[in-house]
Amino acid sequence: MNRKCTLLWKKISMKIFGDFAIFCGSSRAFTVGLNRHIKTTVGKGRIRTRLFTLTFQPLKVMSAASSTYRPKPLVFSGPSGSGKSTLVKKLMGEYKDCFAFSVSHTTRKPRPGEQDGKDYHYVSKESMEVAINNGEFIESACFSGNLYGTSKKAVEEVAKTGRICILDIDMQGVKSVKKTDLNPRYIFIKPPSFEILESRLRGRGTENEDSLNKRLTTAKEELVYAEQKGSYDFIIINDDLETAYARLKAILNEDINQVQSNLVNSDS
Ligand SMILES: Nc1ncnc2c1ncn2[C@@H]1O[C@H](COP(=O)(O)OP(=O)(O)OP(=O)(O)O)[C@@H](O)[C@H]1O
Repeated sequence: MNRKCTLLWKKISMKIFGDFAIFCGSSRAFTVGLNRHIKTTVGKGRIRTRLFTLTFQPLKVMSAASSTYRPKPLVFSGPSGSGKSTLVKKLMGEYKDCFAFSVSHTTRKPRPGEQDGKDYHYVSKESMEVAINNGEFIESACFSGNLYGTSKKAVEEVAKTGRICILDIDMQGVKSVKKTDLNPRYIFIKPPSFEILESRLRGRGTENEDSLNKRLTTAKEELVYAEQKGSYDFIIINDDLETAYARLKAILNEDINQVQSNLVNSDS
């Protein structure tokens, strides 16, 4: 959900993107992490109190130049169980201001507690099919009769905030993205061996025998694709987690510095 409002107390305009808000006043825009509660209660006049009394993150200030800066999105792919979520979680935990997920679209109904525009954009099958045919989606797929997909607009919304948009997608998604003008960095997370992949998937305890076998079969195809020249920009072998994470950070070092250099502490 994107909302715009004007804060009367300082005549600052604000736009909210999911959990993120941009405040625009004279030459600077303030970026603030919003928690869900505040997001739902934000409104004219109330934000000021909320800002200082509730759980807002420390303010960062984005320079005017950063509003035009568009960092490259980051595509993570790799077999189920290779450790994509584990690595991405670590990355987003350490660099909270630098990365964000885009909000996907789905034709499935919202589950209790899910919010439109935050968990997904919930849309009808008809409208999503039209949008896909119009080329508005970077990638889409059908699971259990429901469409899921990432729109170009959703990725752009993240880029506009100056953060790096993270896409965690499968091999088919990677192939789809390659047909667009998104121009992301492609990172493949590779398990140290097939046996270790299987044991990690079993250890995670999320799969039954049938879904485990499907994932392992797909993993073979994904590993073959990853070996083909030009499929990915980087391949990270996720053997020891800390080593894999260090490699990931080294790959992203320049991007992170660039994003951070556009964030100036509000005290300065
Ligand atoms: N380097 C590692 N060493 C040991 N265990 C790991 C390592 N990396 C991840 N794991 C474990 O392996 C399991 C699978 O990892 P994770 O869920 O991150 O994989 P994934 O690629 O995101 O899978 P999916 O695509 O199914 O979401 C998890 O239980 C995780 O804790």
